[in-house]
Amino acid sequence: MSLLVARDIVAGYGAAEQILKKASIHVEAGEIVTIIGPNGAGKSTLLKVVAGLVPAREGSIQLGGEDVTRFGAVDRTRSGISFVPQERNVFGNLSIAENLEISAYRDSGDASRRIEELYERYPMLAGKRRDLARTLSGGQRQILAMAMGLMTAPKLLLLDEPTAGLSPRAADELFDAIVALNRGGLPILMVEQHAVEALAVSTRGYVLVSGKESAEGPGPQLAADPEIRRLFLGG
Ligand SMILES: Nc1ncnc2c1ncn2[C@@H]1O[C@H](COP(=O)(O)OP(=O)(O)OP(=O)(O)O)[C@@H](O)[C@H]1O
Repeated sequence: MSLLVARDIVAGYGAAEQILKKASIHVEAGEIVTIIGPNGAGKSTLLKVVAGLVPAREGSIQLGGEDVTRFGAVDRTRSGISFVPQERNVFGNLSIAENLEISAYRDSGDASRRIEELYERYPMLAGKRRDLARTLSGGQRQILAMAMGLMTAPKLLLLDEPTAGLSPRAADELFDAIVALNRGGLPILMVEQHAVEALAVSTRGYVLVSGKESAEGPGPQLAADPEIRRLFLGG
């Protein structure tokens, strides 16, 4: 059984033209799946539909065999989906510790234990736990945002352009952190502009064009495809 199946998703904003036009993707246990594509193709919208932040007007979403299509964002989180937005994903005027604390379920009794686990995984956060999040570098902030996403112990982590705005070196370090997290067993679905680098570390990738997947395949194979390089990667 697939971990996530989003089938024939139609979605958009207001009365404007639909952004997603029967887009379908799936994520299997253990995978890193990356969605690439031109600006405005609907990549972020698709992640938000999976997260329950934008409703699917048509189509269905199954998580571990359960139909979650009609679940709102909170119930999606309870079902095991965690979404890390591209922007404004930490509270700059709160400390690192406070950012982690407010990312737990309200009724979760094991938040402190979870935070300690995250400090072990990311010693940088432990060292800066009393510092305000706005003092972090771009790459450190993304680690904090990811750690906040892990506070709910998700079954699937959604990352919206995690390396946006980072230096090449910081982006590489973040990809390393994403791979390490995945090797620990967590499936990841991400949208990325750094298509070559992201596909290189991905089990599979999708190319989304005008709201519909136009190509799908093993990440490194997609990254090497001459037509895809020409169209999307500037190759
Ligand atoms: N909240 C919103 N309200 C109205 N339109 C929106 C909203 N968010 C996105 N859009 C529009 O939906 C379309 C798809 O946006 P989306 O962010 O999903 O694309 P994307 O493929 O992630 O592109 P990019 O790489 O530029 O982020 C764009 O035309 C965008 O302007």
